[in-house]
Amino acid sequence: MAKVITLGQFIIQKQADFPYAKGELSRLLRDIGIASKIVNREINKAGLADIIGDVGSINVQGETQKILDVYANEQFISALSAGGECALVVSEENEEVIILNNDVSKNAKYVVAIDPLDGSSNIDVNVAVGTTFSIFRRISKEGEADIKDILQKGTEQVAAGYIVYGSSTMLVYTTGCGVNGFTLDPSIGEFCLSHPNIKIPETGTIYSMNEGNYVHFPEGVKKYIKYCQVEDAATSRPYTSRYIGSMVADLHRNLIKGGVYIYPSTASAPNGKLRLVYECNPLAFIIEQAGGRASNGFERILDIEVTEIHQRESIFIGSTEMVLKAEEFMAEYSAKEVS
Ligand SMILES: O=P(O)(O)OC[C@H]1O[C@](O)(COP(=O)(O)O)[C@@H](O)[C@@H]1O
Ligand SMILES: [Mg+2]
Ligand SMILES: [Mg+2]
Repeated sequence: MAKVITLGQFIIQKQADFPYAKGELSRLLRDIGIASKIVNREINKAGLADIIGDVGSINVQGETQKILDVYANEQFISALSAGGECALVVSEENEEVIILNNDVSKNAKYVVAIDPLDGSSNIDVNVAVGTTFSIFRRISKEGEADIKDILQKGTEQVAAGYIVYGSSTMLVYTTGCGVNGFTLDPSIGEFCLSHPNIKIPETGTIYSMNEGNYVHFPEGVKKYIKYCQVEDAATSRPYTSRYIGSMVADLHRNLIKGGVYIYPSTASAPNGKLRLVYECNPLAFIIEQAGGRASNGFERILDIEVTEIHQRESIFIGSTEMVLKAEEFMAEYSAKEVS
């Protein structure tokens, strides 16, 4: 029987890689693990009357908030607040930054951005959903944290990851030294190392996007879709189209099997739909650390200037060869589109 290594044990082991580490980041990752177990317990019951449905409020994105959106948001914020290692939180569900200035948190070294429940449209229909998190070291040293602490480029992340609540629940994260995956073993209530040192295949045969928006896609994306659908055995085409509609779940599948996920700008979303700070940046950090690539079709996601906490960005993310091919089409056709 393989030796079980829990998330907590793994984090402590890895802490040894950072001679000056005092355990703050380890405890912060622990707090995120705890909140995700509590959220997982409710998601597993998502079918029972008091858990599914809308709360009737609209969030800053203009989206109807689901009961579990709000519940997950509360659980992560309270775990981060109680744990004392986080001084400020940005959440998809909150218009403003949340400054944690209780006695334990106010001088904390880190700030966190979260999408408490990703793929909300799938929560009531028993399809995989996720949570994302992105962690930065504060810029402001003294006193209360400040919004500038979280408006840092993705390259400055010290850790990032996601939890996917699917047939099993997995937590996948990086601290910049590779990507590791942990599966929740409900019988012991622990995340156990199940996917050490994950590497995304250099290429794949899966493309993921909402083709329902096809007519509004940039010409480059339309051409890339046609490229994916051409019959060519030598390049394993036509590729297979897979779209769950939960970015974390689509990305997790592509991380394991190879593939590309694209959410480009559309007529209704000229800057794309997904949010740079708590969706694109953490997932781009994971994918790059696993050997893949992430851009907005032109520029590396992690290099993009962050000016607003809810700014949106187009995203092309996944196996390097597939993202490069899509970028080729974007470069070729975007020039033609503007001329
Ligand atoms: O319904 P669409 O336009 O395809 O968008 C689906 C995308 O939007 C999201 O649901 C946005 O995330 P939230 O559910 O956290 O708002 C992604 O997970 C998903 O990939
Ligand atoms: Mg989301
Ligand atoms: Mg969400």
